[in-house]
Amino acid sequence: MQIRRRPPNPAVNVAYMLYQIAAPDADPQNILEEIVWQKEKEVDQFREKLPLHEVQRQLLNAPARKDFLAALTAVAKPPAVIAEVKKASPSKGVIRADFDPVAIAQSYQQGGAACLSVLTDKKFFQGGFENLKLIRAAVDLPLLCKDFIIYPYQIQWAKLHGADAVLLIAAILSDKDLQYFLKITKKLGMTALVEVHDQAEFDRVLALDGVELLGINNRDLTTFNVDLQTTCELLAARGTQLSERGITVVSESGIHQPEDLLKVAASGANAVLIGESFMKQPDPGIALKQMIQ
Ligand SMILES: O=C(O)c1ccccc1NCC(=O)[C@H](O)[C@H](O)COP(=O)(O)O
Repeated sequence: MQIRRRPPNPAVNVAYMLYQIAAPDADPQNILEEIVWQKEKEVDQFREKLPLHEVQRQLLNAPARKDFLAALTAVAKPPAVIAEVKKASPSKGVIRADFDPVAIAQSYQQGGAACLSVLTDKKFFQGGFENLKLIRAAVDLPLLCKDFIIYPYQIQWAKLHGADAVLLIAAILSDKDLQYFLKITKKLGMTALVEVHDQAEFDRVLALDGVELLGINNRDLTTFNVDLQTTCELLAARGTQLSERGITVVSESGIHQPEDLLKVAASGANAVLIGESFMKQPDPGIALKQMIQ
């Protein structure tokens, strides 16, 4: 875990101080570090707008969350598809200019998605929590808040906006934070999708308690390089341990053709997370249907 942190507000301690802190005038080493530094500022603004105690007060009336993991494992013909509502990305720029998040989510539901992933990062993905809220009101599927979580506050904020699951990225979190955030997520009645990209991260995550859903991102988030072999090689090396522990595996990113889906499923992935290839099609739900038929 080599991402440095740069908290704008020293009063909000970075948990356990296990992170290397970058000097205020340092430049980010890569896009992931840049995203995390921007996220520090964004979370600070959310906290100013709605302090944690107020988020927690509002959550007292929140409805029970949908079971994201159960929806993935209940699919009759695996792999289950998590379809992503993604307008833009740092690697591709704008993917879909005529972006109607609710219409896309409804189309995905009709097309046979097991769950949805909603990008909520504004600056780098042109997403937002307003999209999550609107989609929650419009579809019945379980929703993943796809963001860069670095504080427990964000997990509660995501729940408040309708998320059933959150993404915890091993590349940006210390082991202690991963373990703590997993606990909080479970306590909130939500699912954590814990994401890894290489064997070192994989082994760190396998040493944690309570991991039920593991994502293997085929995209290197520091270089944008995408390779489906990432899933195949990690599952060849560690798949037995995962199945012994009953951990459900999601292969994420770079899946464009039915053959790609079959390839990661044959290597042992139980589910796939797909964004760009659906979002580039005129009707993302029809593209999904064609992918899984
Ligand atoms: O998509 C990016 O360019 C990206 C860059 C930096 C950090 C994260 C990034 N994407 C997040 C994701 O993991 C994907 O949105 C998701 O797995 C879907 O991938 P795809 O099907 O390739 O759109």
